[in-house]
Amino acid sequence: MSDVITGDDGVARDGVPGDGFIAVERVEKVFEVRRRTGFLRRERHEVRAVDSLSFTVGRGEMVGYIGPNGAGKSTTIKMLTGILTPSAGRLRVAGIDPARERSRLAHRIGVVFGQRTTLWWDLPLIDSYRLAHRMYRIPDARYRENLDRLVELLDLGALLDVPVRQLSLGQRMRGDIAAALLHDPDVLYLDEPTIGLDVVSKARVREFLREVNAERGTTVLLTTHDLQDIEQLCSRVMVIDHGRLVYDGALAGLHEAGESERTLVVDLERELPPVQVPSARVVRVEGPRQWLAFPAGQSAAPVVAHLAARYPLVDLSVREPDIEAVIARMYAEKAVS
Ligand SMILES: Nc1ncnc2c1ncn2[C@@H]1O[C@H](COP(=O)(O)OP(=O)(O)OP(=O)(O)O)[C@@H](O)[C@H]1O
Repeated sequence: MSDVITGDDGVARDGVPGDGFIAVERVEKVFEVRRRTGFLRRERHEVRAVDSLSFTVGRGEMVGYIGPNGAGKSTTIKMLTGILTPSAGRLRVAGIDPARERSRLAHRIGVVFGQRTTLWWDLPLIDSYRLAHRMYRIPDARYRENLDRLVELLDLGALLDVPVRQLSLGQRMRGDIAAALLHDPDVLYLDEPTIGLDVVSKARVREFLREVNAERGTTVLLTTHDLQDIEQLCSRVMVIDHGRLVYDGALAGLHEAGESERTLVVDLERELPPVQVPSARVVRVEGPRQWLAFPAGQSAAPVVAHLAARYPLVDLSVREPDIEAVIARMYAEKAVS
């Protein structure tokens, strides 16, 4: 039996996938590695990178795929592109078995790896696009139209004749994203698309991804360590740890799964002993200001009403839980269970 936690929508996504556009059914990937154990001795052992993984992603969904280092995210993406063959289980992307029909699948997917470029390093940016035009056999009119649109949306006009190696990281990333979308893929895999970018470039890339998803209905699977990417782009998030799915659902539900707390910051008229409120506890006091923690799933209204009726309030505000802390707690719980 699976122990996947599902989100608020109550949809259990750990069972056998239905007609999901991306369907992963009890997939495993085991690597055999040799470890040096002495001068001439080597021992073989197995690394189970992905372990009985099942999920589906519907057409047009934009889903975050997160987990700690070594959790199995890249291995999953590599299997979904056909670079790696699963050791067991079944995979389908747009009805295609990635490992068996890798080149047919290539016409349906786009891939962006934040850590490395798919562009030709020494050539002007436009040359990589011309190569993609031929490689994917994109009809001329479609190519022109897509190129014009991507150049405009990603502000690449002044960069087309610049060799890729001379581009800044943010410019290169925008160039990579355009390259991944020139052939109108149905599915876009993004692996750390905002890594190393400054705040302005991050905002620009996120805005563009939102538009592509909304306008073209592109299905997006986004792997990132930047949780703001997820918060700003994905309504659904899947969390993987030790090759297994440990959470699948709405981002908001993660807080409950991680048993997180919201904080009510209360300003009183004067310094007082810690206030007494049912189902909330004072976690900090600084002069007339007090911090109260209460469960994230609970409404703040009864806490506020209780305070207002009994204490001299000047001001208050609610702070949402820090999602990074929530996820860290989830990982820690899984590690000990
Ligand atoms: N080619 C390989 N040979 C042997 N072991 C591998 C190979 N590729 C990945 N692994 C192992 O499989 C596990 C999962 O790795 P994977 O790269 O999928 O994790 P990840 O979640 O993408 O991590 P990160 O966030 O660090 O990129 C790790 O223990 C890793 O060492």
